[in-house]
Amino acid sequence: MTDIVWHQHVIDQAARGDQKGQSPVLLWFTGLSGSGKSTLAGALERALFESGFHTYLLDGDNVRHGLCKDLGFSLEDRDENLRRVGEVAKLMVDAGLVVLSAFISPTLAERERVRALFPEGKFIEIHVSTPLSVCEARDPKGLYAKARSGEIANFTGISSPYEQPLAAELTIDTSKGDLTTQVNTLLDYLSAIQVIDGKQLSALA
Ligand SMILES: Nc1ncnc2c1ncn2[C@@H]1O[C@H](COP(=O)(O)OS(=O)(=O)O)[C@@H](OP(=O)(O)O)[C@H]1O
Ligand SMILES: Nc1ncnc2c1ncn2[C@@H]1O[C@H](COP(=O)(O)OP(=O)(O)O)[C@@H](O)[C@H]1O
Repeated sequence: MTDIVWHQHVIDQAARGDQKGQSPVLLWFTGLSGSGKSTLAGALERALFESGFHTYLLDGDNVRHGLCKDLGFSLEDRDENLRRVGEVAKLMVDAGLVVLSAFISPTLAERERVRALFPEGKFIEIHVSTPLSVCEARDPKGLYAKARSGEIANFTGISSPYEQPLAAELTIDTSKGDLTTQVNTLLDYLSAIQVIDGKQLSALA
């Protein structure tokens, strides 16, 4: 490892972002299974994409079909899952994209380790704080029922921990309000911190 020297590319992240009219960032959605991470991240990505921004959504269920298909749900495997995702997301941010990710990412340490890969302001943590009781009542994939009956082990919130974020940039409880309002809250935040130019969103409303 010590014989490997970092190669500085001619075109940097800022130039790639400028070309796309945006400031590249990672929007990290964290929360329980069924909290609404994929729905919120997907709706936000769609709004950004339709306004001409350059985005990519990394989703736990999908990444576990390929890049991380060798990993399960022990705490060690989740750590490795999120380490890989963090590194991939960093490359995508370097490519100038607004990257969205939707992973349970249950521990403070895992999330802080990904945050540490990025300069201040480039990692934005969005806590999807929908209560466990609501997630379990939704149970869209029937996984909570299986976890309660012992058919699935190490299930987050039931038989494996979820550590609440202590200082997320944004917190959204999807059991309150509607999806459009929640997406608008996210868009307003991204405009306020100048990730995007809010004027470009005017076509949406
Ligand atoms: N044991 C256990 N615990 C939690 N989740 C489980 C488990 N087994 C399967 N699933 C399904 O896997 C999805 C979570 O994968 P992630 O990669 O986001 O998890 S983690 O961040 O590595 O903890 C999660 O998807 P979401 O519901 O979209 O969160 C579940 O559908
Ligand atoms: N913003 C929302 N408002 C109301 N219900 C939602 C919202 N987002 C998701 N849901 C409901 O919660 C279920 C789980 O959402 P999903 O996005 O798959 O969660 P996660 O990716 O966190 O597992 C969806 O099937 C939907 O019924």
